[in-house]
Amino acid sequence: MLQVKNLTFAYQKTPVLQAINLTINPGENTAIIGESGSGKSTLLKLLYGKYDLNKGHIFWNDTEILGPKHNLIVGYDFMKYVAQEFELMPFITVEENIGKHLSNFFPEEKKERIDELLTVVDLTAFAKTKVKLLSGGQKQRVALARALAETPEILLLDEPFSHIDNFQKQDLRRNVFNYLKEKNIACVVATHDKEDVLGFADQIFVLNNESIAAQGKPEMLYKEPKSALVAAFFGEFNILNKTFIYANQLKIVNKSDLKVTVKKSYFKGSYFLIESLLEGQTIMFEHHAELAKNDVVYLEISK
Ligand SMILES: Nc1ncnc2c1ncn2[C@@H]1O[C@H](COP(=O)(O)OP(=O)(O)OP(=O)(O)O)[C@@H](O)[C@H]1O
Repeated sequence: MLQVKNLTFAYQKTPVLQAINLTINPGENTAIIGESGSGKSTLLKLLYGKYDLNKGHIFWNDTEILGPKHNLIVGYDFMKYVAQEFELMPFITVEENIGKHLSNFFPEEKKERIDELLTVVDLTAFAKTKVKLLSGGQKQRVALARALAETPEILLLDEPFSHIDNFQKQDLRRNVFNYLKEKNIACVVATHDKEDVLGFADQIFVLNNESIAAQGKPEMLYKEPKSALVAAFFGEFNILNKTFIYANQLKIVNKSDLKVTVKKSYFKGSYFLIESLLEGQTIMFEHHAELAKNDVVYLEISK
């Protein structure tokens, strides 16, 4: 179990995180979300022991995670960290990178392990390719596989799928997160992307103003976002009667008190996002068809 107690940290004079407390159980998938600059990457680096805390403690079971003041070499065997910049060895192949820290004592087991991980990240065809010849997304896959090679107990992932194109992202995400669950590997994922969270995270921590502004299961935060920051993470929203209402929770009816005038329709694939005005306030809602500018329609909230 990872336990963070009263963690406080500043870069020189810039405070980034104040009195953070959190607990992550073995095998649990935890998402850290928050605006750019809210300290997500910094928190992951602190969990990894990259910097010394100003105050507080971090424990993985009975081992205290300590920073460079106490450790010559950053990091612990039970924990792996995949940074935004992947720090791979460019002049050796994909399989050599993945197997870099695996023992050569049992070459067959080593090969099987590498093959298994190549399958998880769908890079089997590139096993013998030198890393310097890969695209950004392919390098990100190698970094993920390398972090999994020694089966850590906890994996720290900073925007793990940011370089992967949408075409391949869905599959890779499912493969990696299912693999982590199968092996009971806990993970902490810093992300901007709700797709990394919904359907995968067991819990979410929202960072804002140097602290944890909200925490809970994805369903709970989605259904009852207590702030615009949380609502915005999940999608387009409106504030009606001081309540956050997602664009997909408004539907057109014959008559209601919510009479809006259409301004613009945006094609979104399976629906249109409609921008409209309600007495000067912009209201966003979803509709199956395009609506014409200046159409007047009535809306109802359907949660
Ligand atoms: N090495 C550093 N030295 C000084 N300040 C830093 C350093 N790294 C980050 N910061 C500052 O700390 C704050 C938090 O940065 P951090 O990268 O942790 O945010 P983030 O939430 O991960 O952002 P993003 O989503 O854009 O990656 C920012 O104000 C940033 O400018």
